[in-house]
Amino acid sequence: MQGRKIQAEVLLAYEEVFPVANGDRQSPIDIKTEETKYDPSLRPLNPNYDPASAKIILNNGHSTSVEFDDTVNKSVLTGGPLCGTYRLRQIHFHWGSNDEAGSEHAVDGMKYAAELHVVHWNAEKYSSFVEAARQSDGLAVMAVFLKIGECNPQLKKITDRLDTIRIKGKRALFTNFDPSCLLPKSLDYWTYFGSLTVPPLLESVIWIVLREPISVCSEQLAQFRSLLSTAEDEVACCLLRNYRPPQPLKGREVRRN
Ligand SMILES: NS(=O)(=O)c1ccc(S(=O)(=O)c2ccccc2)s1
Ligand SMILES: [Zn+2]
Repeated sequence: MQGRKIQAEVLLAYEEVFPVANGDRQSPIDIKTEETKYDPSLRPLNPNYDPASAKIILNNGHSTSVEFDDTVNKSVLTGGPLCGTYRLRQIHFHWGSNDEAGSEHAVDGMKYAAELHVVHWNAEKYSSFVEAARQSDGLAVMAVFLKIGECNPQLKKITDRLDTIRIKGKRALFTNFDPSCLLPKSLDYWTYFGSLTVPPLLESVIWIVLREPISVCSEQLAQFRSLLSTAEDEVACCLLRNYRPPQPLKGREVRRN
């Protein structure tokens, strides 16, 4: 019982520091497929990424991310629910301490083993990522579910490099990488208005959740969990899980193409 009490106190602290944690458009959510609404105005997604824009892979202590050059429109996402051009900023992952649950979004109460987020910002309307991150239509994050199964050869390009960035703050060169290789065959999606799932939980994200998962094997998930959430001068602590649980829908609509 003691653990639950501590967890409740941590949650309390979280919401005291970031009151938006109780906001009206928080993420992730549990997508109840029967309640989603078909919207004929939704267009096909059009990701267009230049592998040369990939720059580094890093461990920020909360996840591993691949960061892209977003100084020009080299790698962009258009179409889908978006108005205008959203520029690719970074990709990162969320996972759990076991293979059964590690995704942030859920589908009819079911969680996947992990979840990939492809983060873009509205470079047509705003002059910087930081400015866009504060706007209601500033960010567009494409979420891809990772389903436990076969080892994913494309994901291997990332998991095989994790041993070089085990410690929080470590980074390494990582280029010639097109994140489209991590997308499923079908780009059918659900979309809704939400937030960052990590502090500062800004309510500035147009979420685009792909309905088809990609595969990941247990060994690859174990490589993610071997990352450390601690820096060189700290007692080593593995990054066993980094997902936020589903948040209240508060009347929001989830549309599908
Ligand atoms: N899980 S998520 O897709 O919501 C997400 C987590 C972190 C980012 S960010 O690093 O782009 C970023 C963006 C704005 C402020 C700070 C970090 S986006
Ligand atoms: Zn994320």
